[in-house]
Amino acid sequence: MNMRRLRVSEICILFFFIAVYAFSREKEQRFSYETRKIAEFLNDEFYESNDFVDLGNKRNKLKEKFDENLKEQLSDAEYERQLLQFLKNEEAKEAIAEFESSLQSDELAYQLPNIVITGAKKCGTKALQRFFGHHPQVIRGFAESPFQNLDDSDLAFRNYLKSLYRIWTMPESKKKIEKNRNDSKASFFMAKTGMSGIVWLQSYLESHPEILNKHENLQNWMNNVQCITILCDPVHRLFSDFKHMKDDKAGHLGHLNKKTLGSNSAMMPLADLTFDDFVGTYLPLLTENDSSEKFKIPREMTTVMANGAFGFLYKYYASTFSDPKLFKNSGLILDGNSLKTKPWEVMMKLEKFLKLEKFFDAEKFVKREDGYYCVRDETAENEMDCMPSSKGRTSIRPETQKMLRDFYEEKHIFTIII
Ligand SMILES: Nc1ncnc2c1ncn2[C@@H]1O[C@H](COP(=O)(O)OS(=O)(=O)O)[C@@H](OP(=O)(O)O)[C@H]1O
Repeated sequence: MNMRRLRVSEICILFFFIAVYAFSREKEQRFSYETRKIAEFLNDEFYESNDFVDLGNKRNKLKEKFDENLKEQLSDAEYERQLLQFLKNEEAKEAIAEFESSLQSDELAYQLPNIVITGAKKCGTKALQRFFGHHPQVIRGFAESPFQNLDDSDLAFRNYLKSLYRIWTMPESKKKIEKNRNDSKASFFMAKTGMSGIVWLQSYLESHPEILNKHENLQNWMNNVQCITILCDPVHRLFSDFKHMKDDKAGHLGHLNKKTLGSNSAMMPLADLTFDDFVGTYLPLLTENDSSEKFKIPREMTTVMANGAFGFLYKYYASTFSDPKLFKNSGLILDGNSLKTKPWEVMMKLEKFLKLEKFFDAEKFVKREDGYYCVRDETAENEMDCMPSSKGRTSIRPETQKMLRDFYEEKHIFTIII
């Protein structure tokens, strides 16, 4: 009896908390809907205040050093951008302070990647990096290693070296490097850095011959680095990016990036849109002849859509390289769809292209319930190395598909297959 009464009271308490939670969620949702309506955004009333979400203690502290007067002088979107840039610079300075001694003493601190996964975003770059990292000769990054375009180019270069050094010196990496040394085999260093980052890196090195002269391993870097691009259907790519941005914002409110700056962030309108509404609202503005309409779209959103215009980007990057060899003759384009259906073929192609010893075959992959493959690795504690499950797809309306296909075809997505 006692037991039963206890259960009833526990259930009552539980219901109370659920009711409080549901009420607060509803309030939150009503608030965000009212403040983020696209109509307001298009009338330019969107950027009213700057109620940032929690930036995390460290960043909140750094934010105190930022010039608050700029808030009055700049539009909210521009203020957000400048604040973000400021925070990135400050964080880089802090991180580099610890890295200075390694720069003095360890040649590995000047190791740039010989294999760079340059994109395309949302086409399976993480799976490619993770799977290919099982090759015994490959020392791989465990996340993105962005080359951040900071205010000071020396700081940007050191910050990049620092993020790579962290990867190369992880216990797993050190073990592999050591083993390859003992077996007289070369190690290949692989990182995931966007093409724009590689362009900045190249131009930095070109303007600093003294660094190249001092470090032998950097001298031939530009001639030897291999830029690996994996492409996929741009419509599904955009859908994946869209889904990711919405989740990102909801999932990591403490993690500051362009997408999580709060209810007035340039990306915030996405929070209340379905994919079809997103495309229906912004794509016509982007393709509008009247360029004043285009300026109403936040830069970040334009980038999301442009990221799938592969041919357009390819031409742009190729034209920015002073030595196109880095990009044109030293790279490989892979198929993102094959990575999903026959990952071993992609791995074998890459392995052959890079002239590494043979390692991959179909036996190394196991199909998971959701259709994606995992890598079998008997040497690891966890025998199966899998990517996290996909968040699934919802269907895209045929009109939306058509609008996007017309857009991407016009931007020459399919002209770059070499
Ligand atoms: N195992 C496996 N094999 C092949 N492809 C896979 C695998 N796992 C994930 N994916 C696909 O990768 C998509 C995410 O792409 P990226 O890793 O390039 O995203 S990111 O740019 O780094 O955020 C991801 O997109 P979503 O399905 O939208 O999550 C998948 O389409």
